[in-house]
Amino acid sequence: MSVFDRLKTDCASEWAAYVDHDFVRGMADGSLPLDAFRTYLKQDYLFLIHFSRAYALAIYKSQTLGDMRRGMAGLKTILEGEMELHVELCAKWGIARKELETVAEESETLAYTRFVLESGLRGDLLDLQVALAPCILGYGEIGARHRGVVPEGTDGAPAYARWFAEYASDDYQNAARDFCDWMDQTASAYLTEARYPVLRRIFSEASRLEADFWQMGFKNLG
Ligand SMILES: Cc1ncc(C[n+]2csc(CCO)c2C)c(N)n1
Repeated sequence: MSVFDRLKTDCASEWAAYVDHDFVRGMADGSLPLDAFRTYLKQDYLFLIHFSRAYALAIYKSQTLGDMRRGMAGLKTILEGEMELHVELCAKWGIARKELETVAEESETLAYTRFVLESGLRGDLLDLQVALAPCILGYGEIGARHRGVVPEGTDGAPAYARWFAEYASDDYQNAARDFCDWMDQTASAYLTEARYPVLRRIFSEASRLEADFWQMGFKNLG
């Protein structure tokens, strides 16, 4: 069993609240108000900036050159790939890159990103990977589950379909699998039963903060 499967099984309710959140269901059936998605996407741009810092921290926390290279590849994927999806979708609604970078940070964004960074600063590479796992592997599950199912006809449907397609893509699914293998490899070097409860706590908190991040999208809806 992978470390991810074990953590997911032990945090089943937090995991379900995250991956089956109303926000995700709303994207899947097209009923999510577009303003909720815009709020999410703008905050997610800030999230990705801090997530890049977390990957940079993974390089710093690496004990091997192989780990450093994997960290660098993850950092490159975010800075050069995923952030461009946001810029592309936001450009369609007249939100410029500069505006994305100057958006005021919501407390949910602040809480989640700084929690991930703190988990890595306090701990080792495994703690950091476990804090990153709900993000990377949760979006992989969501993408795979809702591949090509958004019905047409609502304002947000094209953006939601594009969003799911990104995370359902072979590239993304392979990257998620690689991350899972990387975490298993680190666990085989560093995981002991004595430290497992701490890792479970990190995974559980990060999953809860992911659900809060979806919920944030519903704030300030008119
Ligand atoms: C709140 C939130 N959680 C997860 C992701 C997904 N994500 C962020 S970085 C990364 C790995 C490199 O692509 C992935 C998949 C997101 N965008 N926003």
